[in-house]
Amino acid sequence: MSPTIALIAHDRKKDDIANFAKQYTPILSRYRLIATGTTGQRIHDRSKLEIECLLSGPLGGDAQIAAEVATGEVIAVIFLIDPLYAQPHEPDIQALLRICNVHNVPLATNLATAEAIIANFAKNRFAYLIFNPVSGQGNAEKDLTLIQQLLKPQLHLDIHLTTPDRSSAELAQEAIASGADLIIASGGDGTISAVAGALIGSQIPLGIIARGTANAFAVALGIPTNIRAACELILSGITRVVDAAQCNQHPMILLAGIGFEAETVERADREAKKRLGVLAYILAGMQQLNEHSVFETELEIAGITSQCQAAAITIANAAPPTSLMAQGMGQVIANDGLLEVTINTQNTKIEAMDAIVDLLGAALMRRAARREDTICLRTGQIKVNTNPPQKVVVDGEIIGTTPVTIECIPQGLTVIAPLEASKPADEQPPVTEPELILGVTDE
Ligand SMILES: O=C(CO)COP(=O)(O)O
Repeated sequence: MSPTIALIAHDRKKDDIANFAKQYTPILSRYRLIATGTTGQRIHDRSKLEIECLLSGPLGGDAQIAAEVATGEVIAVIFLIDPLYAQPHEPDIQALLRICNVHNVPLATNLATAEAIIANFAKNRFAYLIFNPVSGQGNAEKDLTLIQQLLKPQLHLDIHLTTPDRSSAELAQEAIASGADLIIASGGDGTISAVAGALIGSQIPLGIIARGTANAFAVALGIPTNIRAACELILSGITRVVDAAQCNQHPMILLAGIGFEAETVERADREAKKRLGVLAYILAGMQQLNEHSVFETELEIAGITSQCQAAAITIANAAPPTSLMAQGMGQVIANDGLLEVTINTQNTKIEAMDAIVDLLGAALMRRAARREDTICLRTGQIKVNTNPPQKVVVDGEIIGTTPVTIECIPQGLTVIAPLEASKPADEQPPVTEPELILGVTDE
C-alpha cells in the first residue's frame, strides 16, 4: 500500500534517468520504486536507490507496470521515451501510456516533465499511517477507507496495519527511518501511546485518529475523536509541543496507575471493552472498590523520602478530566514540564467512594481536591516503592510491579492538536512543595 513511482527509460535515455534518480535521490527514496529490468539496474548502480526491478521492457516490463498502475498505488510514471527510434514492443508502450491516462496518473515522457512532477512531490508532505485494525468498537475497514478518502488528496499516505507480528512501536521505528514528515497513529490509547513513545524527542509531528474505547490522549489535548474532524485537523498541520514521560524504561504520555487503577485496567478486558465501551472501565472500577485495600508506600521526590499508606497512586503527564484518579490537582497540564501526582490514602470503601466524588468535583472546578486523605502535588520526577509490591499500569498496559521511577520529559512530543487557549506561565499553578502537602517526616 506504499505510494509507488515507476521509472522506465529507453536505451538512449538510460543515462538521463540514472542521473535524474541520482539528483533526486532524497525525494525518490521516500517512495516505493519500481522499474523495468535494465532501467532499474542502471538506476540502482548510479544512485544506490532501492528499486524493484520487473521484467525488461521488450519482455513484458511495460505491461507489468501498466498492471500496477491499474490496480496498485502508482502515483507517477516517469517514462523517458526515445522519440527517434521505433521499439519492437510498441503495443506494450502504448498500452502503458493509455492506462496512465485511463487512471489519471501523472505521466512524464521527457526530462522536463519528470522534473516538474518531482518538484511538485517535493512540496507534498509524506505521512506514514500506523493503523490498528482491532481497536475500539467501530468497523476498521470502513474507518480506513474514510481516512484514505480524506487524507490521500493532500498527503502522500503510506499505510501500515499493525499485526500480532508487527507492533505499533516497531512500525513507528520504521516510520522514523522512512523520513516521514508526519506520522499518524490510528487506534486506541495503546496504539497512540506506543507510536508517541517512539517519537519522543524526534520532533516529527504525531497525527492522531483516535478509534479506541477511552481515547484519553486525544480528549486530553482537544483532538476530535470523530474521524472526519481528526483528519481535517491533520491536514491543517497545526502542531503543539507537549510533555512526555518515562516510567522505568517505558515511554508514557498519559499516566501511570499504581494499585486501584492497575487492578481496574486488568479487569476491563478487550472483550468487555468491545461490548460495553467506557462502561467496561466504570464497572471494573466499581468491582475493584469491593476489594479495597491499602499498601505501605514510600515516595522519593526531589531527594526527600516520605512514607504513607495508599490505596491508589496516579501519576499523570496528560489526562482528560474523565481520568478521575488523576485529578487531585484539579487538572492535568500537558505542557508544564511536570507530572501531577494524586495519592488516595482512604482506608475503607466508603471513604474511597467519597474521595472519588471529590475528585470529580476537583475536575469540574479545575481546583485541587482539598481533603486531608488525598495527597496531591506536581513534580518533575518521582520514585514510588510499595509494600507489598503493586501492579503498575502505564497508558493502559500493565508494565510490571513497583518500584517505579517516573520522570517528565518536558516538551518531548510534537502533536498535531488544536492550539490551546493557554494560560500565561505566571497563571499556571505553582509547583507545590512535596513535603508541605505530604505532611510526613523526612528520612
Ligand atoms: O523497453 C523499455 C520500455 O519500453 C525499457 O526496458 P528496460 O528498462 O528493460 O530496458
